[in-house]
Amino acid sequence: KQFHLGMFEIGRPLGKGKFGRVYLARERGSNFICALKVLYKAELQHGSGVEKQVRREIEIQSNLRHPNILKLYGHFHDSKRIFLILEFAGKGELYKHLRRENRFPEWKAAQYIAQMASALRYLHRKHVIHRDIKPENILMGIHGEIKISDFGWSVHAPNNRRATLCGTLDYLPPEMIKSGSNDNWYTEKVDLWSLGVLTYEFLVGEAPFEDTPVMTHKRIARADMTVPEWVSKEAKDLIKKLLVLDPDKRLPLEEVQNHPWIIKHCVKGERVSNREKAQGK
Ligand SMILES: COc1cccc(-c2nc(Nc3cc(C)[nH]n3)cc3ccccc23)c1
Repeated sequence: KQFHLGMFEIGRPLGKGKFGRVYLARERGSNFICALKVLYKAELQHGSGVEKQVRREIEIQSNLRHPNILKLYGHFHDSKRIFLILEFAGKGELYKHLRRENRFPEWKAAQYIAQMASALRYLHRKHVIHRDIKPENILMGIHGEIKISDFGWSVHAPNNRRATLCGTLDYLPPEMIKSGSNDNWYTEKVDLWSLGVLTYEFLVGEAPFEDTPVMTHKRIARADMTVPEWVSKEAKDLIKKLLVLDPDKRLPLEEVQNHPWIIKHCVKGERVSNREKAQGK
């Protein structure tokens, strides 16, 4: 299917991402609502890693179909811009909700982590390592379902591109921040560590190793963090089983989905979560 700008009615700007702006849009023929992400070629520094990275990420994202992964329906470009036709997630950025609510109640955090584990299992089955799991890269649909929306994905083993540390260190696992590891070799298990950091941040409202960059680096390398005593012991158990230095000892995604904390709050355990919701937990 060939797409071009004239096919869309452009609505309000939704916001600005790292490399471009995002607009609400409607495809004229079908009235289909989507989000149009506009990237300026000039800003992608010709021939640098970023342009190739965008192309590769379009390639990956176009072939993914999962309810908790934001769909990329297509793309097109003109002389100055690249346009990505993306699924519209009605409730916007998850981290805005997290900051507004400070932290999520356990039933809500558990349901989000269950959805993330499902999306990551799908990605890992396709040998896609996300590498950038954090609240800023997750959007929320109108029914409260979450969608991984970032493009920074790499397939299989990572290339030697140094992880651009322009963003936060908070979510990086020990094997990615360890210097001297000559080829930066890491596996899908990096996403398990980040899932542990995400679980902690959903429940506590801040990342487990949050500190000055130097201290964060040290604390990650030693998995040096403490879970507040008011976090349930089941949740603490899951966090401790994901934030493990040895990648091979981290809890596999199948076991995350069957963890008592997840089972207790997932859809099947509707009664429990409803009761907790009622108590405003
Ligand atoms: C920096 O703030 C940004 C940046 C980009 C998008 C939003 C935003 N996005 C979406 N949905 C989206 C976005 C994409 C790519 N698909 N669905 C919804 C919103 C609702 C309220 C405010 C903001 C929103 C914010």
